[in-house]
Amino acid sequence: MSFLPRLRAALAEHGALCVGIDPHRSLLEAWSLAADGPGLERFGRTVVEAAAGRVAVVKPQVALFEAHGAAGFAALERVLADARDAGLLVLADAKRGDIGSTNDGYAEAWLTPGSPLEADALTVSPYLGVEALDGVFETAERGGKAAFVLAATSNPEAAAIQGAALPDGRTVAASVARAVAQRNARTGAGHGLVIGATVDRAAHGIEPDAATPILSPGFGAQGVGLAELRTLFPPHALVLASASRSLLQAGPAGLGDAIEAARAELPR
Ligand SMILES: O=C(O)c1cc(=O)[nH]c(=O)n1[C@@H]1O[C@H](COP(=O)(O)O)[C@@H](O)[C@H]1O
Repeated sequence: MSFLPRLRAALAEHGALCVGIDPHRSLLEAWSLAADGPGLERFGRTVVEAAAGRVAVVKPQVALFEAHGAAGFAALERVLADARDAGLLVLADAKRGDIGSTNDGYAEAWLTPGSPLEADALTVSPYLGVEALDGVFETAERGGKAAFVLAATSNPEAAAIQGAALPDGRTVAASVARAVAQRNARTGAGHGLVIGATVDRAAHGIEPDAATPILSPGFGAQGVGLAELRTLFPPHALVLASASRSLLQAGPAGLGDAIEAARAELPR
C-alpha cells in the first residue's frame, strides 16, 4: 500500500500528534541513562512503548544517535525496527540531500524495504534542487514510503532563504511546495512538506492541499501551543503536529501521560 493511505488511516485512528525521539544528552541524564549505545536504545524503546497505540507517527532525530557513532546507529536500527513492529509509522529525521547519484545511497539506506535503517519516511533537503531528489521519490514510491521535503522550517534563521522571492515571484518555500504537490498529483504518493508551526505560512505563499502531508515541528519547546493547530492549517490539511523535548522532559514514567495530555490539547 502506498504511504498516503497508510498515513491517512493512522491519523484518523490516532490524531495528529507526532512524538519526537530526540535523545539529547541532557535528557539521557535526566532519564538516568548513560550516553552510550544501551542508553540510547533504552531511551528510544521507552518512547516507542509510550507512543505505541497512542499516536500515528514517531520521529527519531538521527543526529542525536549519529553523535554516538556506530553504537548510536546500532541503537537507532533497533529503535526503528521496534517502532515499526509496534505498528507506528516511522519518520526518520535525517534531513538528507545531495546530488542525485549520492541521494540514491540515502534512499537505499532509509527507504528500501529490508535495509538496516528502514523507515516509512525520511526528511530531505531540497537545496541541491528538488529534481535532485527524484531518485529518492522513486525509491520511496516503490516501497510504499515517502520523503518529507523541507519547505519552511521552524527556525528563525531560515526565513531569509526560504522566504526569498524567485524571479517568478514565488518564494523558495512555495516553489518547493509546488514541486512536491505536482509530483503527488501525478503519482498519488503522499510525499510531505516540512512547514514549521512557528512559520508565517501565508507570507511564504504556501497553500496546503489534501494529498500532501505536512510535518509541522515547533510545538512545545519552540513555543507554539498544540491547541493552535487549526488556526495554522486549514481543516483539509494532513498535518503531523510534532513535539519532542516538551513531551520527553516528562521522563520515562510520565511520558505516556504527557502524550495523552498533548493529544487532548489538539483540536479534533
Ligand atoms: O524536520 C524536522 O523535524 C524539523 C524541522 C523544522 O523545521 N524544525 C525542527 O525543529 N525540526 C526537528 O523537530 C524537532 C523539534 O524538537 P523540539 O523543539 O524539542 O520539539 C527536532 O528534532 C528538530 O530537528
